[in-house]
Amino acid sequence: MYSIIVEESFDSAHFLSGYNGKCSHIHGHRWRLLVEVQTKELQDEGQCKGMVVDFTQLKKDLKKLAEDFDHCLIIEKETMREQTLNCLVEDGFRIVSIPFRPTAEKFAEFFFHSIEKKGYQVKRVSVYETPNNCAVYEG
Ligand SMILES: Nc1nc2c(c(=O)[nH]1)N=C([C@H](O)[C@H](O)COP(=O)(O)OP(=O)(O)OP(=O)(O)O)CN2
Ligand SMILES: [Zn+2]
Repeated sequence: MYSIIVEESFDSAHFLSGYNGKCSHIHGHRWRLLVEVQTKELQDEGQCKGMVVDFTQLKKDLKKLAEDFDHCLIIEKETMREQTLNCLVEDGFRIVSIPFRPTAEKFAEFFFHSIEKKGYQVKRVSVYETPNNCAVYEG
């Protein structure tokens, strides 16, 4: 089995609703994503001969997904009052609402399935929320 790993990152703010501690407050991270894709055999012809997949293509695909979360406030749906949300939007802040709690684990799962949907055989996605904290999702 062969695998390759690419890395991408995005900067955004979030908070953990219902969390008893400092992470219940809006705060920011540079989220670091490591995506590992695998194949049993390397490609045997063409531009990608000798490769699992082209790093360049995989990085492009991952970057597109990560960009959706860059420089915004990530909010788990229904964890902020409608009125507050509307004010933030009216004042021009970029809000991204997601249907899951914005933890490193859930982001790892989200990016795993998002990359998989693009046709890659994903082995593992690791998400660093801080330089020292990492969550891993494997299919
Ligand atoms: N298993 C998880 N635990 C926590 C998550 C998570 O995604 N998965 N997330 C958080 C918070 O988002 C928090 O920002 C990170 O926690 P923490 O390590 O406390 O962050 P700091 O960088 O501020 O650490 P210090 O050592 O206190 O500076 C919490 N838990
Ligand atoms: Zn956090």
